[in-house]
Amino acid sequence: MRHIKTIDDITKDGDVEFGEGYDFVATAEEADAILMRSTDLHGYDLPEGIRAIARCGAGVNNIPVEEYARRGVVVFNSPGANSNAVKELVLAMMILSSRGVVQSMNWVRANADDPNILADAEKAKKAFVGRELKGKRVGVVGLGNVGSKVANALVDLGMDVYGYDPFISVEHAWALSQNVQRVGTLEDLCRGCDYLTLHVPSKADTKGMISTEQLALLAPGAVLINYARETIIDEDAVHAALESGKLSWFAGDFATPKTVLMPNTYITTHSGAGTGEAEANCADMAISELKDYLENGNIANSVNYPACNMGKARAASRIACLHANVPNMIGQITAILAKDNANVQRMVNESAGENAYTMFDTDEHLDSSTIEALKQIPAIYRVRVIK
Ligand SMILES: NC(=O)C1=CN([C@@H]2O[C@H](COP(=O)(O)OP(=O)(O)OC[C@H]3O[C@@H](n4cnc5c(N)ncnc54)[C@H](O)[C@@H]3O)[C@@H](O)[C@H]2O)C=CC1
Ligand SMILES: O=C(O)C(=O)COP(=O)(O)O
Repeated sequence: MRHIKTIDDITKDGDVEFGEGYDFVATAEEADAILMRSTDLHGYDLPEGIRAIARCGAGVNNIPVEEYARRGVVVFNSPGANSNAVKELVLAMMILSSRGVVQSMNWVRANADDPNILADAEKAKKAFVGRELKGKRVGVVGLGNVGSKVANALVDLGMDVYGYDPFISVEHAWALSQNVQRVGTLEDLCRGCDYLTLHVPSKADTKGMISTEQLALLAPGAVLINYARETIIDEDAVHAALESGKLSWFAGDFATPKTVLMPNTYITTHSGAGTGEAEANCADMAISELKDYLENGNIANSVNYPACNMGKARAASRIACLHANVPNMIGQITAILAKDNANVQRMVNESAGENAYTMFDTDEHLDSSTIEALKQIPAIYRVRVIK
C-alpha cells in the first residue's frame, strides 16, 4: 500500500481517486508522497519519507524545488491543466474593466424599489458607457500555456495582439496564431498598449517586472491584468498609475494588503483556476504523474528533475538514483554494480540543470550491500528500490 497526504482542497467536492494500492493518510510523516495546490512549503518541515510532491496547478513558487531536489524529492506540476480556466477569467476581466457592467448592475440593485426603474435605467445608462476590445492594442507577457491561449483568444476578438516571451517553447510557438506579433523587449511590448496582461511565473527575473517605467509606456487610460502572481507587479507603481489615471483599471487575482486599497480595481480570490474542470484536469494529471513515479520511477512534468520514461517496471529489479549533475556518476554506479556481478538490462541517465536521474533494470535483485554502496556515492541524493 502506498500512502498519500493531501494538502489543500484538491477539488471543491473532495473527489480525489488514486485507485487500488493507495490510501490517504492524515500526516506527511506517514506518507510516501504529497498531492497539493497553493500552500506555501517554504520553511515546512518535510519528512524524510516523502519521495515526491505533485502540485495540482502551474506555479511552483510556493515550493522550494531546488532544496527538495537536493533531498531527492521530485516535484511535479500539471502544465496547462488549468490554463483554459485562467484564460476565460482573464477575458471576463478585460471586458469587465472596459464596460461599466458591475457598476450598471449595482445601479439596478440600488434602485430595485424604483417603480419607474425601466425608464430611469435608460437615463442612467450613459454613466456606464465603456469601450470595445476590438481594434485595441494588447500586450501579453509570457506566451506559455495560459498566455498563448489568451493571445489567440484576443486575436479572435479582433484585438491587435503583441506578445513577449524570450523563452517561448517550440510547442507554444507553434500553437500561437500568426496574428500575434512577437516583440523582443518588454519595453517595446508595453509601448502604446491599451491593455497589458501578465502570464509569467514568479521568479527572480519577473519580480516587479511591471513598474513605473513599463506603466509609463502604456497608452493613457490603459488596463492592467495580473492573473499570474502578486510578485510580478510593483504594487506602489500600479497604485500611483491608478491614482494619476495612467491606468484606468487594474484587475488581479491576488488580494494583498496593497491591492485591496487601490482605486478602480477588480481583485478576485486567487480564482483563476477555480473551475470544476480545471480542478479535475489538474488532479488527474498530478495523480498519474505521482503513480508512474512511485510505481515505475518514470518522471513526467517535473520542475526539478529531468523527464525519464522506461515504461512499466517488468524486470526482476528496478533502481533509481537521484543525484547531482556531475561527471563520472554512471562510472561510479556501474563500478558498484560490476562488483555485485549484476547484469543491467537497461539503463537511462538524464539531466536537467543541476540535477540528474539514473534508472536501471537488472536481471536479479541487488544485494542490500550494493544498494548501501550506491547510497554512499557522494553526489547521490537518494536511491530508490522501486522493484
Ligand atoms: N491565477 C491562477 O489561478 C493561476 C495562475 N497561474 C500563474 O500563471 C503563470 C503562467 O502559467 P502557465 O502559462 O500555465 O505557465 P507556463 O510555464 O506554461 O508559461 C509561462 C511562460 O512564461 C515565460 N517566461 C518565463 N520567464 C519570462 C520572462 N522573464 N519574460 C517573459 N516571459 C517569461 C515562459 O517562457 C513560459 O512560456 C504560472 O506560473 C502561475 O504563476 C497559472 C495558473 C493559474
Ligand atoms: O496553477 C497555478 O499556478 C495557480 O495559481 C492555481 O492555484 P490553485 O491551485 O487554484 O490554488
